[in-house]
Amino acid sequence: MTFGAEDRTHPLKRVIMRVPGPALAKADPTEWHYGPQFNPERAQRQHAELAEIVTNSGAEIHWLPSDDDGLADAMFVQDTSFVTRAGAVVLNMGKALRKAEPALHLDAYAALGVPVIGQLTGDQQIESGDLVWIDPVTLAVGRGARSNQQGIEALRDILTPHGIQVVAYDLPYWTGPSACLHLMSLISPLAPKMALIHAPLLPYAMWQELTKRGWTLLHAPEDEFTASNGLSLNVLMLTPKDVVMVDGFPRTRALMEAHGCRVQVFEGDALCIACEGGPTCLTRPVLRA
Ligand SMILES: NC(=O)NCCC[C@H](N)C(=O)O
Repeated sequence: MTFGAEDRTHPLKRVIMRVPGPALAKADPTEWHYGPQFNPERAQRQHAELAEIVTNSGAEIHWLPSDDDGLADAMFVQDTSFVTRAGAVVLNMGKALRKAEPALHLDAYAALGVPVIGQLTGDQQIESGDLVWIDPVTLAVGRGARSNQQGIEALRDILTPHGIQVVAYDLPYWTGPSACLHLMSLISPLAPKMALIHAPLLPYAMWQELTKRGWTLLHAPEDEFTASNGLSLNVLMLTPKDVVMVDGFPRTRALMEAHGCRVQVFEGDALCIACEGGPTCLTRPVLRA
């Protein structure tokens, strides 16, 4: 099977997803840091809406089993691994409640025939929501509550032999360690050199690097970012300038449309706003080609 999702010039062809299922239905919202809109039944329907958009785009979904395993956040498949042309890297979660998720991804890659070129363990922590491909051989990592220096060094050891450079940027404190702030909470690539950003929290050096490389950086409306708990900015690129976002943020949508994007929306209050993860977090690209 072909694999590798680091090159954003290509459309999404294969992706891993997991339905919310019984694990989310039984989750205690206080324990999981889910917000007042938390509603597992609505979340299940909203997830199906997103899956339909992904399928209609032509991408094939590989479903992780959604067992009664207590792993409510495992639907946020983006965070637990990532896939390069050399193979998959399986990560080690920063959030304690998510520690058992990597086993699900190891099983998926075995089933898909994707080799695993490295796995983080022990005190090495990286969540893939903290990873952004600047180009196919340059991977940015946000060092913060979920991803640490030991994890960054482990990623360098795994990726350097494959010609991939890892560049680390520090994330801000924002509202503290219990909230979910990933690097991808602050930037969503819409095309190889275009992204939607929340500039006030984006690492300055990253903004500077992208600007130097000639990226077009669209500043997402701040009131919609705040009202959505950051989810207005969480936009999945299906193909360059063909994107998916949570419904209800018309000025963020209009900004992307004004820059040539086709924007599809789905209802995500119970799934995304409540559980702190949007369409990028709910999908783990395996192949762009
Ligand atoms: N990449 C992402 O931003 N993922 C969202 C994960 C949300 C989940 N409730 C978490 O706290 O890990």
